[in-house]
Amino acid sequence: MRHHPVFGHLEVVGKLMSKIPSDAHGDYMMVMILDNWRELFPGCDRCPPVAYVDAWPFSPPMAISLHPDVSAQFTQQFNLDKPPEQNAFLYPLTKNLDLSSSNGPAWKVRRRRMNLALSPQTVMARVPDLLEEVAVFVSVLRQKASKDGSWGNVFPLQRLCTLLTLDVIGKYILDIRMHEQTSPMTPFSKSMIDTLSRLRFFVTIANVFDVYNPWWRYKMWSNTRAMDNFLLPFIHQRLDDRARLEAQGKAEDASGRPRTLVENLVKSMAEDKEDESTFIPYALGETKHTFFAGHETSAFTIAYVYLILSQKPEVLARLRKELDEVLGSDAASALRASPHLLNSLAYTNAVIKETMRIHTNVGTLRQGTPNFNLYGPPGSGFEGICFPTEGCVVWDGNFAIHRHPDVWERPLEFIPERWLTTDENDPLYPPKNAWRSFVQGARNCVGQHLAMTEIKMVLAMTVREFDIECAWDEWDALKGRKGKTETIWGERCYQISKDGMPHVKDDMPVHVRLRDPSQ
Ligand code: HEM
Repeated sequence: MRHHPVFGHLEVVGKLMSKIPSDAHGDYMMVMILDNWRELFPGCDRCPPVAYVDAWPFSPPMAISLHPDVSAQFTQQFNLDKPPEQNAFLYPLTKNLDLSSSNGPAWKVRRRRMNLALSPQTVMARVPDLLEEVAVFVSVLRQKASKDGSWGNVFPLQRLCTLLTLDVIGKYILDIRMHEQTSPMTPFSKSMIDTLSRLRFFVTIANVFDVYNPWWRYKMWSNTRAMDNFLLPFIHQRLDDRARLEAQGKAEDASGRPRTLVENLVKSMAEDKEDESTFIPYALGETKHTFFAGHETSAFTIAYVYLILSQKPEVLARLRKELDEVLGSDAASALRASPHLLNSLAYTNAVIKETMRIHTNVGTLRQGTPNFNLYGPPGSGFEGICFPTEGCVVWDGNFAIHRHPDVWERPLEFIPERWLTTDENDPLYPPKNAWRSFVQGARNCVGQHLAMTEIKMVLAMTVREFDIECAWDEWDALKGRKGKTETIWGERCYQISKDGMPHVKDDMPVHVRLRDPSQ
């Protein structure tokens, strides 16, 4: 890409981003590079598998992977460390006592503990508990629909999904009902969301005063105090429970009740013979990070699945048919009795994965080093060409990779069937390394089983009772907006950046109606 001796790639990037709305999320940059590669790399006859972007002083130099087999080199074949910017970003929330901002031996211990706490078996055992929170979501949707079967008033769907995911994670981590969906927000969630809104991934001249001012410091201090005061009694209670069991010479409590995430962490602490004085700050950091990592990401995905279902009636019809066949008319009772039925929802699973491909959430950032180079993979047109990573943040460009025409058959079409084919010769068969919504390799998303389980439960319990569709006209009228509306690729529900994490524009305004008001 054309590089200016003083302004680096600022002009090129500025021009690219000026083609989309100014509030669009920064992740669109990688897709814009992919879509405009002919113009950006005039000497090339294929899109390069790595694009370097020098956007200083707004971010450090970046090496963006635009090819799945390049991403595999630094996440799967070799596991590059997270960059210092990630630690700086998370420090105010977790003091870096969390999985995501750790590297090396500390990461290994934390990952082992979190693997256990979020394993498929552990998640499955909690399905009956989690269903209670999804049932609240259903009842809130009922209140939002009109009684006579007509559309209810418009409301921001991602906001409601966020409250749901907070309730689900609260139940999973602490075994409490946070009632975020039905009551004013808890001090914990309020403080966490306020903290997140004040974090900046890259501190640059453009935002340095957002971060380095006394008010920021005061808010971080008071939010941390509120979050810790909320969490500490639960952590102490679980430590006391474990001490009591040990005093009785028992390994487990006799109730057979499945363990919460905090209980699993306490169990690991006991097995590792870790002292409480180091464990308690760690448990605070890890639980806060789990709340953070699992709520917006899942809410964003649930909202986009509803968007897709409203745009693809044939997909919605097939999804409903599968749910009828596997779960019968009462999904909650069927799942309470047999949570593993979720594993039989092959088409539902395919719809979620395809939604996550088209509407990709976050990727991963790693720190380049002098000793680690990337190489053009076979079939890329850049075979064996070396792409150094020294001095760069290396970015897994999953959003772009998911739309790459050299990687996917009919990449821009929504085709759940690509996740059902088992024939490797079928052009739709997803190539190895290509689906990167949870990243791949040792540092993939440790919460993915919980996320998929939660989304499946939500679909199972809602899509046959409700129709949900975007209601932009009503929303615009409510907000007094007139004139031209902004879109990306013709879609008003594009991704914006609120606190660094991608959100759906305006939290996706929708309305909802009951399919059968007589029920
Ligand atoms: C659809 C929902 C979700 C998506 C798309 C998603 C995506 C991701 C991605 C892309 C990463 C890698 C991030 C990085 O390297 O910086 C990640 C890591 C992580 N995720 Fe998720 N996630 C989701 C849900 C969850 C949930 C529900 C939890 C926990 C309750 C969770 C916990 C974590 C943790 C702890 C990590 C760090 C793993 C490590 O560094 O070893 N995520 N997730």
